[in-house]
Parts: sequence; structure tokens; C-alpha cells
Amino acid sequence: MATAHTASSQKRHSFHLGVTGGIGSGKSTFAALLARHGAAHVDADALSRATTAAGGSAIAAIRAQFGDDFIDAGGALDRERMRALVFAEPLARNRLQAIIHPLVGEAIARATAQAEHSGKRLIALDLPLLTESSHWPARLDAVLVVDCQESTQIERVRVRSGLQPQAVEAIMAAQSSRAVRCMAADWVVYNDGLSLQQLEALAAQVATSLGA
Ligand SMILES: CC(C)(COP(=O)(O)OP(=O)(O)OC[C@H]1O[C@@H](n2cnc3c(N)ncnc32)[C@H](O)[C@@H]1O)[C@@H](O)C(=O)NCCC(=O)NCCS
Ligand SMILES: Nc1ncnc2c1ncn2[C@@H]1O[C@H](COP(=O)(O)OP(=O)(O)OP(=O)(O)O)[C@@H](O)[C@H]1O
Repeated sequence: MATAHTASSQKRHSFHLGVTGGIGSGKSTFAALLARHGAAHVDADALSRATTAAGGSAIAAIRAQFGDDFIDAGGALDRERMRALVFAEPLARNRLQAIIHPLVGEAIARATAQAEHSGKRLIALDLPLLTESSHWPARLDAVLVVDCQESTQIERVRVRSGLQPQAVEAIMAAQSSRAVRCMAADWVVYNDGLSLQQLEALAAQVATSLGA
């Protein structure tokens, strides 16, 4: 993996690091900490949420395919309703992803190009579904997985979003297993029992070693 990555990174001036992890693992926190230490942070979840905000580029197609009930009074995606549907019904999830993923892919490409243009040497692409997709490996110089125990994932999401354990488990069931994710990793950050300060120290080391 390292050889192929080195070859692709030589064609450009920035290093493209895929940062991934299961729900609640801390991948967005880690990518944000990399940004604090000089990296650009391209956040797929944030770009996805922009497509489903009021007036977002995915709203018309979602309304057409799923119906008015999935769009709230303000014109945004009803996230709770859609979450309940797509993590219970894989076909519905595929239909939603077929709408959103191409739009997010374009937005990621634009944000990455912009970061390159502004001279960023390290770009952290925060990609929740990196190992679930064949799209990413050829486009990344290396993959960093943020990993933790499933019980920690469930507890973090409960505290952050108020989701019940069963709801988090349904989302985890739609994602790669920890083992599959870690197999794809050049680096694994084990984010269990670490303080945010300790996590930041690791992010600083990674950012420095990748030339941010
Ligand atoms: C189902 C939706 C409405 C739920 O919204 P919600 O605000 O609860 O979650 P949010 O978008 O902030 O995502 C939080 C996390 O859920 C997990 N998740 C989201 N979508 C998916 C998916 N299609 N498959 C597996 N896990 C997912 C990821 O761990 C992600 O980091 C939303 O996640 C969505 O639109 N998903 C489809 C788009 C997608 O695949 N996004 C993720 C990658 S771009
Ligand atoms: N080492 C840590 N110490 C304390 N809190 C942490 C730590 N790592 C992550 N968290 C907290 O756990 C929650 C989940 O982290 P984060 O949002 O980064 O996860 P994520 O992997 O991006 O999840 P999602 O897939 O839902 O987007 C956040 O509230 C974050 O502040």
C-alpha cells in the first residue's frame, strides 16, 4: 500500500490522508485535531448535510423518490425519519445513497482542489464510508482508521446525539466491521481511554510526520 500511495502523492504537492472510523469512533474529532495542526479538513458528513439542508442540492430528488413526508416544514430533510427508514431497510438506504453520494463526491473533489490550491500539504479527508466504497483507495495516499470498542461508540453517540443503543447498533450494522476497517489501515489510532489532550498529541505527531 505504501508504495502505491507514494507514487500517487508524487504527482501532486499535497498528501491525501483518508480518515475513517465507525460511528462515534472519534474520526471527525481526530480530523479536526489534524486541522488544528495544519492540515485541511474535508468533512464528508458536513458536505452531505449541506446537500440535505433547506435548498440543498439533494432535496428535490429526495422529495421525488421518498415523498413530502421526508421533507420538514422548513424544506430540509427530516433526518430522524430518514434515519429510522434507511437503517431498517437496505434498499431505501441504497436509494438515498444513490442521490447523495455523487453530490458529496463532487463537493469533496471541489474542497480538496481548493485546499491544494491554497497550498495545504496535508489534506485529511474525513470519510465515514471509506472502506464501504471502492471509490476511495485509488484516490488516497494513506488511510488512518480511528478505532474503539463498540460499547464506547454506543455511549459516545448516546451522549452526543441522544440516540438509543438499538439505533446506534442499526447504524453500525450498515458499516464495515472494526476488523475490515483496520485491515484497510496504514495507521490505526486506538481512541479508547484517551483524553482529548492525548488524542490531540497523536494528531500533532501524525500531522508533523506527514508534513502539514
Ligand atoms: C440517514 C441520515 C439522514 C441520518 O442523519 P444524521 O444527522 O443522524 O447523521 P449524519 O448524517 O450526521 O451521519 C452521522 C454518522 O452516521 C453514519 N452514517 C450516515 N450515513 C450512513 C450510511 N449511508 N451508511 C452507514 N453509516 C452511515 C456515519 O457514521 C456518519 O458519520 C444521514 O446520515 C444521511 O443522509 N445518510 C446518507 C448519506 C451518507 O451516506 N452519508 C455518510 C457519508 S457521506
Ligand atoms: N478521546 C475522547 N475523549 C472524549 N470524548 C471523545 C473522544 N473522542 C471522541 N469523543 C467525543 O465522542 C463524540 C463522537 O466523536 P466524533 O463526532 O468525532 O465521532 P465520529 O467518528 O466522527 O462519529 P460520526 O460517525 O457519528 O460522525 C464527540 O462528542 C466527541 O467529542
